[in-house]
Amino acid sequence: MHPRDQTIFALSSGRPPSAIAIVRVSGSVAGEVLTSLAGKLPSPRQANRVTLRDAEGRAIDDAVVLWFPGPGSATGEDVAEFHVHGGRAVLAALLTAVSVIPNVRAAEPGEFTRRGFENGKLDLTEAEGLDDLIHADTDRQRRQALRQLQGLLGDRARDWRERIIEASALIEAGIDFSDEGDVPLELQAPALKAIRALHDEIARVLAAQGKAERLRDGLVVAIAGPPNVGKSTLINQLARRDVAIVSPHAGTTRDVIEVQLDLDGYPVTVIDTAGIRETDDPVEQEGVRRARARAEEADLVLWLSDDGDSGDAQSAGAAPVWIVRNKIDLATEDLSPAAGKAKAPESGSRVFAISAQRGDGLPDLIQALVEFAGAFFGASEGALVTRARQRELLRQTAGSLQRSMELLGEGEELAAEELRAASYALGRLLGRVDVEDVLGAIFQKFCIGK
Ligand SMILES: Nc1nc2c(ncn2[C@@H]2O[C@H](COP(=O)(O)OP(=O)(O)OP(=O)(O)O)[C@@H](O)[C@H]2O)c(=O)[nH]1
Ligand SMILES: [K+]
Ligand SMILES: [Mg+2]
Repeated sequence: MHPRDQTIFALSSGRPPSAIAIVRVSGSVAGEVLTSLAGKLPSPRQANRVTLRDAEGRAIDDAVVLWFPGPGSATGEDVAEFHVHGGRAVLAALLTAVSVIPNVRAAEPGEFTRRGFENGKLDLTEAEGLDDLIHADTDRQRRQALRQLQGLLGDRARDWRERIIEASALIEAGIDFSDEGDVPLELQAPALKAIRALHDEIARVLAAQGKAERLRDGLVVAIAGPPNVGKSTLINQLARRDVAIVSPHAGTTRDVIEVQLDLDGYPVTVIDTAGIRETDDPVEQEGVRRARARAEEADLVLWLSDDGDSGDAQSAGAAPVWIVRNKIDLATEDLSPAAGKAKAPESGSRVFAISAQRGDGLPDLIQALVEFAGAFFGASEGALVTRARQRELLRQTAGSLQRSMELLGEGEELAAEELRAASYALGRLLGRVDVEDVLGAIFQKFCIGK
């Protein structure tokens, strides 16, 4: 039997031990699996309490089972669900009992979703949304993923595709109408109007993006500066726990330390680095090298100092650098930026005065980070495009539509060809015309059991 036709099973819930674990089975043998373990096939879509037994009749667990006959299931195939106690031995016994049944095998990562996709239960953008939803850490990531899962982009793409086909039909009609291949102007005009409207809509979706794709990965903020200025003290404050060692000894931090923060729903990775200075210590030199490299990749650098001097603030990257004057609790003069003591930085930069130890000025700094994140991710609240793959295909679609408008006056066949290319790109967006290896690459990144 082809692997694609085999029945698959997997643990679909989290790592054992847990209170309850869910094992899913999907495929033509799912009903047989359920009957053999539960004794009978329960009524569809209803929770049924049963004692599961192996082939020798030995009890495995007291469980709740569910039966979803295809095609009205998540995968479109027959699906059985076993809700058991989430102990390792329980799961081992259950999975063994399932796997000995002929034509049943363990699922590959993402294989349940892939079957759902292949059976038309969801399009590729929705599958991507599902994957994002499972991996969402913050509320904004969750909302964005849910929009994707609900098919907002997919629905738009299907609508665009239909309208492209209508525009093609208008052009084809014109080609049939004219004997020498020149389509009369009055037949071109409606097609041109339709294509322009489509092109502008897609261009607007592309333009309204900000960095919505980045909402999946998060914003990277590097804390950099000379040794001993309180960089590690600051990351500990932001993380609200002791992630980095703090000491009065200059050169304490050598490795790059990262924490993931949820700042008002925005995913932010904050990085603490080694104090940047000339040193003979080879270990510290390596730390400084890593610190520089990470600061270069960051989206924002917080340049910490404790003497108000921003002169040597450095970042080789394109990221903006904010000057953060630390240890204001030690200062006798007013060092707040409003007092004008700190050097005015270049544009795009800002100046803060804090005491990382006591917490002075931290609320302002955090608020500024939230605002920066909001501007960075752009109007992601309404964003439809969440992946580079989707963006690239929409760009191709818009490009083809643009060329088809340009070609319409010259040769209708060429214009029609560009419309086919546009429709093809949208088909790939939806996963309707994609090649096997692209699908494989996407679904392999899913979890097992999904
Ligand atoms: N008074 C005062 N001391 C601080 C403040 N922030 C940090 N310190 C102290 O400054 C010293 C250095 O702090 P760290 O956080 O280790 O500084 P760092 O920049 O990470 O140092 P390196 O990793 O060695 O580059 C420690 O003794 C901290 O307690 C502050 O706001 N006020
Ligand atoms: K230190
Ligand atoms: Mg440190």
